[in-house]
Amino acid sequence: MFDKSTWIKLPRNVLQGHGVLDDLADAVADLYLSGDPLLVTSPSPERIAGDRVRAQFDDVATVSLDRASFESVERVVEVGREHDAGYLIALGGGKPIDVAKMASDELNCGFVSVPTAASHDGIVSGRSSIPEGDTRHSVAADPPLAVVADTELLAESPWELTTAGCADIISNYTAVKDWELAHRLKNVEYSEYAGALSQMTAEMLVQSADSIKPGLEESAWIVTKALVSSGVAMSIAGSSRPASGAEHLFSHQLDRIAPNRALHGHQVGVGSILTEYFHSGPRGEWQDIRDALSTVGAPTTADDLGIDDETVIDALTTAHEIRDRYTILGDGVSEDAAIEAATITGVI
Ligand SMILES: NC(=O)C1=CN([C@@H]2O[C@H](COP(=O)(O)OP(=O)(O)OC[C@H]3O[C@@H](n4cnc5c(N)ncnc54)[C@H](O)[C@@H]3O)[C@@H](O)[C@H]2O)C=CC1
Ligand SMILES: O=C(CO)COP(=O)(O)O
Ligand SMILES: [Zn+2]
Repeated sequence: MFDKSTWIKLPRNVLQGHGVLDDLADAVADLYLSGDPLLVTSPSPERIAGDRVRAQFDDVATVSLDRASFESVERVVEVGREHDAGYLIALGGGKPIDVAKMASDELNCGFVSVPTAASHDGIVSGRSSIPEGDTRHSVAADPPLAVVADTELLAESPWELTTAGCADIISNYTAVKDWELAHRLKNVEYSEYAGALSQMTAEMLVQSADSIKPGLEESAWIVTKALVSSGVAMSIAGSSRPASGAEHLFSHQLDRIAPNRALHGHQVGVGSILTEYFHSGPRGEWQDIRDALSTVGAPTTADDLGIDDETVIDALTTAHEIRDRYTILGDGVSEDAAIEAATITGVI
């Protein structure tokens, strides 16, 4: 008997372009949702675009959070129940979007993703990434029903948020390598489509790297397209595997050891240089990753991240412990090997 089956969840409406934030209500109307929205955001995005969102709806409650955590998810669920929210609108960077994604699952309602920064590929994905204690959960959740990515707004965000988004995409190179490795060594399920889409997304971004410059709305356009495409790859895979390998473990570990020092995308970019070195050795492709990051203006060293060398080595040698995901780090990298990799690649 043929016993394969799959269920791929994707957004129904993806709006991207100049000024589309003002089309949010139309995008929502097109989804035939009922009830009033609850706006889930964080302080800066609230200040920048909260009023523009609220102006489009008759009755909208707002909850503003400063952390992605299970407590934040519970708070949104509570406020959502109090206001009998029909759906959620997630406005901001990766954190409010991840929180709204999980809360909407618990509330059994949909959510709409309105990124204010092109800083991460969770804009569209069907995963929430939430830290808890010594570990990090990549929780399955439905992807947004719609995405409204206003390139005018995104282009006005601090430039480092856009370079973080570029680096999150460039890190797909090593994420896919780790996924293939886990498939070969551990029989982890692998999707050729999702792997190829993720890799192609990174290649296309790198090919356009010369057009990614501060002050150009075109840059926000290129990066957002890549973030959407990478999120779709995760939805096809039903896992964050196409976009998250050992370089993400390294970043998640940095978040634990040295919280709030650098952006997610920047950390995974530097992680990708290091893990590419482990994949292909001193004469391997780590230099291509470093050059791609450097062309878009993303950090390539511990110094650029504002993180000291010891912390980088600590994160690299313990990254394999953070979650059960087989990668090139195997059952751990020794301190000597970590120092050698970080020194040869110029990370420290
Ligand atoms: N679920 C998924 O598939 C994915 C989840 N993530 C998660 O997303 C998070 C990283 O996303 P980030 O956006 O870096 O985090 P974030 O939401 O903390 O945003 C970074 C900073 O930028 C500020 N910001 C956002 N838009 C702004 C604007 N227009 N102007 C000025 N400041 C603005 C925020 O207030 C915050 O201080 C991590 O928790 C990461 O694990 C990242 C990739 C994929
Ligand atoms: O950041 C991500 C992809 O870019 C999500 O990955 P995680 O599952 O590792 O949180
Ligand atoms: Zn990421």
